[in-house]
Amino acid sequence: MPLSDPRQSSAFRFVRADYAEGEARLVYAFDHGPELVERIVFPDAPELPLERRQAFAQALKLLHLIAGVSYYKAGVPAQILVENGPLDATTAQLLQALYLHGLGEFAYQNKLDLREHIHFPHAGLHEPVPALGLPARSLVPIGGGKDSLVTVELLKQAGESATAAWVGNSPLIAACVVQTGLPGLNISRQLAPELFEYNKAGAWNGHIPVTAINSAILAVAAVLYGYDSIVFSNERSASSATLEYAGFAVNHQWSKGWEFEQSLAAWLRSHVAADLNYCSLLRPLSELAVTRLFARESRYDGVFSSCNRNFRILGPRPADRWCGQCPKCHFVFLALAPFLPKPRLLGIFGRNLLDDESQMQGFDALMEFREHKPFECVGEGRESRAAMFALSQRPEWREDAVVARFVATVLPQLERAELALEPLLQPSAVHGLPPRLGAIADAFR
Ligand SMILES: CC(=O)N[C@H]1[C@@H](OP(=O)(O)OP(=O)(O)OC[C@H]2O[C@@H](n3ccc(=O)[nH]c3=O)[C@H](O)[C@@H]2O)O[C@H](CO)[C@@H](O)[C@@H]1O[C@H](C)C(=O)N[C@@H](C)C(=O)N[C@@H](CCC(=O)O)C(=O)O
Ligand SMILES: Nc1ncnc2c1ncn2[C@@H]1O[C@H](COP(=O)(O)OP(=O)(O)OP(=O)(O)O)[C@@H](O)[C@H]1O
Repeated sequence: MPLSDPRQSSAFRFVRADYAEGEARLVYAFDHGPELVERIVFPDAPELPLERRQAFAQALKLLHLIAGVSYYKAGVPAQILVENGPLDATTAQLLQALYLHGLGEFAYQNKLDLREHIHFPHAGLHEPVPALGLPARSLVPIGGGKDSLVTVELLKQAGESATAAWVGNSPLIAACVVQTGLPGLNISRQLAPELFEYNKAGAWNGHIPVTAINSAILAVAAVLYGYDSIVFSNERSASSATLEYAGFAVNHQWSKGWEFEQSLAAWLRSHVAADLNYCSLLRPLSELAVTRLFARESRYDGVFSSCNRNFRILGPRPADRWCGQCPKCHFVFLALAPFLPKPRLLGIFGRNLLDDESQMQGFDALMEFREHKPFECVGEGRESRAAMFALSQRPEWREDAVVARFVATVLPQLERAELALEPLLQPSAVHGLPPRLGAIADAFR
């Protein structure tokens, strides 16, 4: 029977979440339509110690509420029903912000005003939970790109006990994990197949805050396997909006930003375990400061990729690790170029993107020249302008087509004082790291 259009539904229902033998089942529905079941498998799951069961139930509940964003967005109905228990005010607030801002790009692209739609009902307050004595070790999420590999190397140097964790079945991420030399934890995730049927039938579709989903999956894993820290690699630049629209900041990377990190970290401490840390080791750093650190280590050159086309669940993946056409490829090439010898960079990408005239528009968008910053995980416009300016001063780069055109056309319109690399490489003091890991960030300064 064909599925009915979720855009015609009046309510989105969080039906239930259960867990048995390493598999979490997250169940949703539109009105009285079919149950949409997302499955998440935690390999070799241990028996849960009694004292962690309440914490696990809380983390699972949050995962259910956060992962619902993939399905909710297909219909955006006027009513949200949480059938497995009322939410307290703090939880509702966290979700309200996540659905509104995490779906900001989706709303902008589809010309929807979600402020009229998103309302998580709540009743009462939550009593803060105690510490659980979780083991002092870190789960490090790996995305296949440069950022998490920088984190891995910093943690290794600091002697931190760490496990490289990843969600999904990307062979590219698996290869990076092997290269880290850390123990690995691969969590599988299967979206409800009906979502793809809805998409084919023309449901609302667009970007979702996937880092929030991965974060909630890792919070469940931390309680299950026993880790006191979840250490993401979200940089300072992720908090900057992509564009402003109708008085609303639209940020493609909202759930990588500082605001979300702070609210999820506080929620986990008050609702799951007072000694569970959710943080980002690279928060004090700009994208350029991260690429400078990445350049120090060449062991990942032959395995990593930041090109998101590799990470599709459906649809074609590029034949090469770097498609060479997308904003991520453009940005990572440009941001690494000031810090890597040119032959090493060309070896990683297999080509010179800055000597290809057909790529100019892509680099213009990164520099916010006649375009807005792309909806992708790229650094701030000022970082791209500073990197391009630095290259224009170097004999090995300045003749390349995109750089030469920057000098002729873009540079005359820029304020030179704002093009220095050095100020952008300075770390900030802002981070949410626990004392054990804070020393690593202190050494950035
Ligand atoms: C890999 C990728 O970039 N995918 C985005 C793309 O989706 P596409 O249709 O090309 O391929 P699939 O990823 O296979 O998705 C198929 C459909 O499934 C939906 N979906 C997927 C995962 C999920 O968790 N929930 C879902 O609902 C998806 O919407 C497709 O309809 O375009 C989509 C529409 O704009 C994006 O939603 C896909 O983004 C993925 C969810 C994804 O993993 N993207 C990350 C690479 C990403 O964008 N990371 C951001 C972090 C943003 C944040 O705030 O967390 C970044 O690095 O900046
Ligand atoms: N499939 C995944 N499983 C677990 N964590 C992930 C996954 N994809 C991304 N992440 C994590 O989410 C955060 C944001 O991802 P992001 O793509 O910015 O990082 P990256 O892949 O390490 O680097 P790059 O910016 O070069 O792509 C990082 O901490 C990354 O490790």
